Amino acid sequence: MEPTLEVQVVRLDPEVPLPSYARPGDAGADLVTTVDLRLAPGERALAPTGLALALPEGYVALVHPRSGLAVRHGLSIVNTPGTVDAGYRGEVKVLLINTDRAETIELSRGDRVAQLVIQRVEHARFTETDSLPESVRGAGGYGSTGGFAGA
Ligand SMILES: O=c1ccn([C@H]2C[C@H](O)[C@@H](COP(=O)(O)OP(=O)(O)OP(=O)(O)O)O2)c(=O)[nH]1
Ligand SMILES: [Mg+2]
Repeated sequence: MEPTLEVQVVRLDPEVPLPSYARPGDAGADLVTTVDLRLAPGERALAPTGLALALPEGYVALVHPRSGLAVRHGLSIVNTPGTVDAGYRGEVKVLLINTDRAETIELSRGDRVAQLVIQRVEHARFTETDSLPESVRGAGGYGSTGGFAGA
């Protein structure tokens, strides 16, 4: 897939590669940690990525976990997906958490720990009203449609 958006990146750590898509058509560009990390079960840590971005207005970068590390080691992200605002110029960081009950996770500088998904966003004009238009769902939620096969 040809890139359709230019995003300026500053490498705060000159050894860190620019974010890159591992395969054509991938939604997420991988991010690395610039520090070694040791996460005990249940422990969290803010991993620096060595990158700062200037997203164009009207876009957001979402910091998603990588499923391989999640399934193999239980590595996740506390605030998944993390939100990188278009106006943010600081270092992008990843709030990692070890969800495994027993095993410590060891990560090395340069390991790919998350992926950045860039999306367009709308800014809503929130207009107050006394009543909302009817819908089929109405106020039903939280399992209101039943289990599988609609049971
Ligand atoms: O996973 C993340 C989440 C956030 N950020 C940075 C970019 C984002 O623009 C800023 C603020 O994030 P957020 O709005 O989620 O945090 P907040 O707790 O609402 O802080 P603030 O009051 O600064 O908005 O922190 C990251 O680098 N990684
Ligand atoms: Mg905020």
